[in-house]
Amino acid sequence: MHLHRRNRTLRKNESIRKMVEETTLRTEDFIVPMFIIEGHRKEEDIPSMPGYKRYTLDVAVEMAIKYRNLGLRSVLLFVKCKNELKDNTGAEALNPEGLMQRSIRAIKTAVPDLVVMTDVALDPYSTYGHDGIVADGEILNDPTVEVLAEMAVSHAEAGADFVAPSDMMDGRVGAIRRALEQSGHTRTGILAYSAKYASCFYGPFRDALDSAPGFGDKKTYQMNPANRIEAIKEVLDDVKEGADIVMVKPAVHYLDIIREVKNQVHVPVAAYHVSGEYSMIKAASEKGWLHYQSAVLEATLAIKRAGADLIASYFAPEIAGWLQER
Ligand SMILES: NCC(=O)CCC(=O)O
Ligand SMILES: [Mg+2]
Repeated sequence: MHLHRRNRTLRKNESIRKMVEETTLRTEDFIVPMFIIEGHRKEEDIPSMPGYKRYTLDVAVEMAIKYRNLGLRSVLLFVKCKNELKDNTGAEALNPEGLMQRSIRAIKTAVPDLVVMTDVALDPYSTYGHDGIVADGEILNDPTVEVLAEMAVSHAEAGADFVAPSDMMDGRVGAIRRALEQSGHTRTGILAYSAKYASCFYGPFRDALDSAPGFGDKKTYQMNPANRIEAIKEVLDDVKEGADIVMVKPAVHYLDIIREVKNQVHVPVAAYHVSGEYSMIKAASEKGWLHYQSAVLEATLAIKRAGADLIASYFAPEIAGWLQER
């Protein structure tokens, strides 16, 4: 054989493989989603998300300190709103003493250098489980955007570093940016869920927050999984409206979208490795069908290789632990 080069040379042993490795996971890449509930000193299992928990705020603060000590830099907060506080307009979302606002203050006080990001959407607060105000079975865009902008200001007021609108209403990034500017919150950033697909892989998350849509589905605002070009349109709109970071969601089933977005924008790209994607690996590993750590690392590496600068992941605390051991 007359080969110009033997490609296997670069795979010969672990040292050379490490030297030419193109993608590496860093603890700093991760955003840790946190589910916070009312009450004292409680942790609740989420049956469809084995190993992941909901915490009362006192415990969540301790977890946030643990995450920071593991080298993690950021958390993304979700709260479980009590049923009796839910309505159609998300009034509780604006309560300065609401669970989200108290959580932001408590975590920023305990761990000031942890970047606190907050979910901005109505679904956890909505009697209908939808991301917007409902009228005659429709999810209204413009009235919802007004509430989302107020919600973002309320989170900024409480000390959020980034607000993260996850609702997919049109024009909300621009409205939030304007509202933040007008209220003097010029240092609060926006992580926009720009290309969020109407995915079945959010199922376990909806169990976690009890936020499944009460009627219909979310296809009139979240994107059709069949579409790619539309994702670029959504992302470019959000960048123009002032998004500091854009996000693609889910992640592993949308690696092509992550890459395409990465090639199109000059802002950091995040991807959300969502609950269903987490639970698939958990379940298969529990059955002994996949090697847990290998599956987690390969899936996560794929998300980064596809182009994600940041990864929201339920695996983040475990991965941070493994990286620390290395
Ligand atoms: N806004 C958050 C979701 O819609 C779902 C996330 C997940 O499934 O992990
Ligand atoms: Mg949009």
